[in-house]
Amino acid sequence: MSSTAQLLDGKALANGLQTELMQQVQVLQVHMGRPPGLAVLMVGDNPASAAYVRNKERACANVGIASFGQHFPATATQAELEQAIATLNRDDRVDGILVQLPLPDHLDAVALLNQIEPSKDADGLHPVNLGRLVRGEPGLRSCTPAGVMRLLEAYKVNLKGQQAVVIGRSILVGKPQALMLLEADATVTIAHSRTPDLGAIARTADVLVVAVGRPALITAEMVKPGAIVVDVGMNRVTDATGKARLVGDVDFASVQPIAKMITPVPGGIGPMTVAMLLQNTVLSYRER
Ligand SMILES: Nc1nc2c(c(=O)[nH]1)N[C@@H](CN(C=O)c1ccc(C(=O)N[C@@H](CCC(=O)O)C(=O)O)cc1)CN2
Ligand SMILES: [Mg+2]
Repeated sequence: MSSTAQLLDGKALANGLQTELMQQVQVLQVHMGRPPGLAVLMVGDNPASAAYVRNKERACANVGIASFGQHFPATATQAELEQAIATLNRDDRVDGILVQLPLPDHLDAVALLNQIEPSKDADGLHPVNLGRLVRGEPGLRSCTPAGVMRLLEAYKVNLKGQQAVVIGRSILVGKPQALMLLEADATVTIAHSRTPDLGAIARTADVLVVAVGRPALITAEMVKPGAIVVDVGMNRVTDATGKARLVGDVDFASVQPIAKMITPVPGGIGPMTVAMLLQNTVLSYRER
């Protein structure tokens, strides 16, 4: 018997969500008298970050969200960024603010995230919004894990009573992801780079979410047959022919034949992250 996993098409779902948000914005701005606004703060010239920022600004334009982005040189100081955030916090045209990560080493990212007004925290990374998630209260949710939940919901994955394993413990993905799965009544295990016998833990998962940043970390023998596999990894590698390509943390070729559902990279969680950012911005706008 041979079968192959169904693809969880994040790109198609994200496109549909963008259309819905565009329609909402058209109606809402009649009453609001202005479009929603998002400010993306980018520091330095990391080419991947620059591409993600362009991608976000293009998505904003498609939906009718005004961009108030600022690009700082790699030498920008903490005080300059704090000043920019303080000004955006007070700017009534701006509903969402985010700091593109990673930042150059001399900057304190946590201090900057803490300074963003929680009601404008489009990335859902402020302690107030993370605290609301811990308490199960409504609030702005971190975009990547919210995108994972929205994608699973669209494919009618019932998480109640399921064994979920999250591999990765970052504040951007792993920790909020575990809390969101818990909120959906899954039984959740968090594993990470220091977990002994990662394979044994991963194999217990009905739903496996991998967010480590290591190509081919998860191979077929680490996956329970019939599992739902969500690959949050995004790694740029050079293949045998010398061509650069983007791969996740899951060895797609070996895992797809045994999984029930799997996200592709690209076209899975990446586009959902951007869709959730737009959704958070529109949510902040509605509540202003
Ligand atoms: N402040 C933040 N910084 C970072 C975040 C974040 O959510 N907030 N996440 C990542 C980068 N990121 C958004 O910022 C991001 C990365 C990739 C994609 C995406 O759509 N990827 C495409 C492929 C694109 C390509 O070919 O390079 C896909 O997966 O299909 C969206 C968002 C780290 N920093
Ligand atoms: Mg991680």
